[in-house]
Amino acid sequence: MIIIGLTGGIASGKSTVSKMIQEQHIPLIDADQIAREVVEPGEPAYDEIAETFGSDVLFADGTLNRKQLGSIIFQDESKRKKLNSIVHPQIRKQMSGKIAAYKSEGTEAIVLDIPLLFESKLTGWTDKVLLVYVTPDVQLKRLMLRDGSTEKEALARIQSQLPLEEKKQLADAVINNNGSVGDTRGQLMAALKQWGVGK
Ligand SMILES: CC(C)(COP(=O)(O)OP(=O)(O)OC[C@H]1O[C@@H](n2cnc3c(N)ncnc32)[C@H](O)[C@@H]1O)[C@@H](O)C(=O)NCCC(=O)NCCS
Ligand SMILES: Nc1ncnc2c1ncn2[C@@H]1O[C@H](COP(=O)(O)OP(=O)(O)OP(=O)(O)O)[C@@H](O)[C@H]1O
Repeated sequence: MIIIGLTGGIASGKSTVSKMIQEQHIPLIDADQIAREVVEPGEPAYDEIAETFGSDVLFADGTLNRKQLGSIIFQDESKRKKLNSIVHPQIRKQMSGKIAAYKSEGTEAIVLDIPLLFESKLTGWTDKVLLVYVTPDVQLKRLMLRDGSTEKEALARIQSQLPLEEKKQLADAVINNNGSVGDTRGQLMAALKQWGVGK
């Protein structure tokens, strides 16, 4: 089984590319989605977050106030590291279980969509790394537009990750997503073809 790591920076276009991959019927494991599941009430990471960050980050019904937790951790590196140390082991556990299941089913290729693939040193899990790249100005503009955030908030999020320029040097293939969605689709198909994945 070939395992492709799909990564990028915040708002670089990973979700846009991951939709195209799923349209090709290639199985995809989404780390952001798992990250949401493991912090639901009743899950182990939830209790630890509630103990560490207190009721400020919870809604009255007990569910996690993601916006509030985000505003704390993207401004404070030590709090971000603390949250990562709670959530990331749970994400890895869920992901490795899903990878093993695909392997035992004899699946030919899967994609792991992991925003922090390089930061979390998970490239050892993958055979190839596909990076969705945009220039810093496009990244900032799209992030502010999508989230309705201020420039300060958006920059805090961008700066909590390894710069895309550095990630570009570490990837096996780069999709430049500065252009149109159609352009991006063409680059994706070329990368998959080069690795003998899909039709
Ligand atoms: C802080 C939280 C609650 C904010 O939630 P919110 O709904 O606003 O954002 P969402 O989860 O959709 O993440 C959006 C993007 O932010 C970036 N991001 C998220 N967490 C982090 C982090 N710890 N460090 C750097 N970038 C991050 C990623 O590019 C991600 O794609 C949430 O991001 C979270 O629980 N983060 C910790 C888990 C994690 O590291 N997830 C990302 C990688 S799997
Ligand atoms: N080629 C493109 N042209 C114009 N807008 C785009 C393009 N690609 C993505 N976008 C838009 O940019 C924003 C960010 O894209 P997307 O949500 O796919 O990024 P992401 O990398 O998955 O973000 P995150 O890390 O936050 O999950 C979205 O609003 C999306 O619609």
